[in-house]
Amino acid sequence: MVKICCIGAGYVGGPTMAVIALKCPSIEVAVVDISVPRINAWNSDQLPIYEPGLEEVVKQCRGKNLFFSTDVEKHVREANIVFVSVNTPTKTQGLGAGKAADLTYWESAARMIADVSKSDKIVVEKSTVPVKTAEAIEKILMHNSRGINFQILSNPEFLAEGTAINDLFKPDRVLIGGRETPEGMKAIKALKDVYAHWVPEDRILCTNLWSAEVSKLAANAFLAQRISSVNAMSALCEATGADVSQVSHAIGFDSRIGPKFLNASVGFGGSCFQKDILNLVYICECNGLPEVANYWKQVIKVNDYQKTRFVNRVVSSMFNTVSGKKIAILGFAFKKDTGDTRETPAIDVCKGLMGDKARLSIYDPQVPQEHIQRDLQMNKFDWDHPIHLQPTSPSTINQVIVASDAYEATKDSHGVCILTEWDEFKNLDYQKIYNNMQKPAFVFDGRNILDVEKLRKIGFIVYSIGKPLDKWLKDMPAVA
Ligand SMILES: NC(=O)C1=CN([C@@H]2O[C@H](COP(=O)(O)OP(=O)(O)OC[C@H]3O[C@@H](n4cnc5c(N)ncnc54)[C@H](O)[C@@H]3O)[C@@H](O)[C@H]2O)C=CC1
Ligand SMILES: O=C(O)[C@H]1O[C@H](OP(=O)(O)OP(=O)(O)OC[C@H]2O[C@@H](n3ccc(=O)[nH]c3=O)[C@H](O)[C@@H]2O)[C@H](O)[C@@H](O)[C@@H]1O
Repeated sequence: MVKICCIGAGYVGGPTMAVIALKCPSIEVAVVDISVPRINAWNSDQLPIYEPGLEEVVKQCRGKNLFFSTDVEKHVREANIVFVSVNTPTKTQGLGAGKAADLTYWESAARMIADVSKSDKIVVEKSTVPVKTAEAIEKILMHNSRGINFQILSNPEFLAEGTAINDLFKPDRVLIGGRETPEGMKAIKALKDVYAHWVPEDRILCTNLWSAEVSKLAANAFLAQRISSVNAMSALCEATGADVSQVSHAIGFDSRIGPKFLNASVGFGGSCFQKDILNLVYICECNGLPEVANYWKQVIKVNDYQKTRFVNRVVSSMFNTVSGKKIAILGFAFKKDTGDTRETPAIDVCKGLMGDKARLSIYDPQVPQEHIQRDLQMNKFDWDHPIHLQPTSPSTINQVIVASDAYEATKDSHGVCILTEWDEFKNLDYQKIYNNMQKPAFVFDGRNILDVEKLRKIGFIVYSIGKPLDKWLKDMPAVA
């Protein structure tokens, strides 16, 4: 019987292994983690992450061929295939701080695998890692292997949060990179056989190790670049009277460009786009490719610009000050259908408004109060100037309250910012919201989900990203 163990029960390890267990009843899958609360949650009715469809999948196989455990060593020892899906955040200290991936967790997982293994294993890189990580991992494993044969594969994950289960059920492709040796090919085949339980063979792509590692960073860089491109266009649209949605629609009709991933927004967030591009930038710099590094760095700079531009627009529209004004923030997660707030643009927007002394009333259907408070109190790590941390003074947190619904959040407010595109925000009773707000009442739609004309008829002054400005906003000072 094939036994799989996955180290890291996070946003990737949990859903990915649950789907493997569901689709491969003959394989025993153990997901292990050093975090006791996380494993307890996986074994409870309150899963540690919110992901549509995940609960149903977990309930079908948990206790049958899917197990969550903190006994990391036992399950690693027993497995034939060990996935490593630990976090690989941006380094905040030392060499490469602010850009390079921090491989501390990966290295400790690799050392542990080497220490406890008693039989041959395939070790699969599931985490997103810098190119050539497999070589470093091989060195760690071989150094301590006591004659055990380890084959390293790169099998990066392409799921997106909020649609993870669907992405795993029907992946555009599964990518497996391995050594081009007979043993390497055998390992590739073994992993391919797992995915072949439900993924059509022509969607399982096999490459060499380095191509697989680079492809993951390249895919995220290309995706993020599309958003920065459309967001850059949104600024031009506002300046000229063009409508960015019409522009996206028009260019997306070109089959070479395609219609997906062209929604202008307050900026992209999530744990990976920024981290992976910074990682790519660092790798390019280390390989003597400053022009390539600078090209990709610009994707993040435009993203930062877009968040700043949004804050400036809010402040300048409201008579150039939000001091003491109540601003309702609808949505804090980095996108809809997830409770994840890692690198959410809402953090930067809220901190920007708090910097101008606004009072914030925040509502998100999936983000608990303590996470919002934690995120807003945390120092922001400035990737561009890694030695200068931007502290949030403890007093600023008194400017924030967390509301239990959108109506409570918006009551008596001067302005409303939509920062996450949750479906429920599309269908709120905006007349009721308007009636309960201070006047003039402003809406700043950072996700372009609202019917602007309808809101203007109610009486709101509305700003939508990349859309023609109404007269009020045109008359206000220009924003940089
Ligand atoms: N979140 C996402 O949507 C995607 C993430 N990725 C990549 O997958 C990797 C994991 O990401 P997430 O699942 O979001 O991270 P996460 O932070 O949710 O989960 C990582 C887990 O690994 C555990 N861990 C760390 N070191 C460990 C060790 N030595 N032994 C056992 N457990 C250990 C942590 O306790 C944590 O629960 C990252 O490299 C990320 O870039 C790739 C595709 C999508
Ligand atoms: O490596 C990863 O972690 C993952 O990163 C992204 O997935 P994710 O960050 O979960 O979510 P996305 O749907 O890509 O959205 C990222 C951010 O971009 C924003 N976005 C997305 C699309 C768009 O058109 N406009 C836009 O502003 C979203 O609101 C969100 O803040 C990729 O889409 C996944 O393929 C990849 O596996």
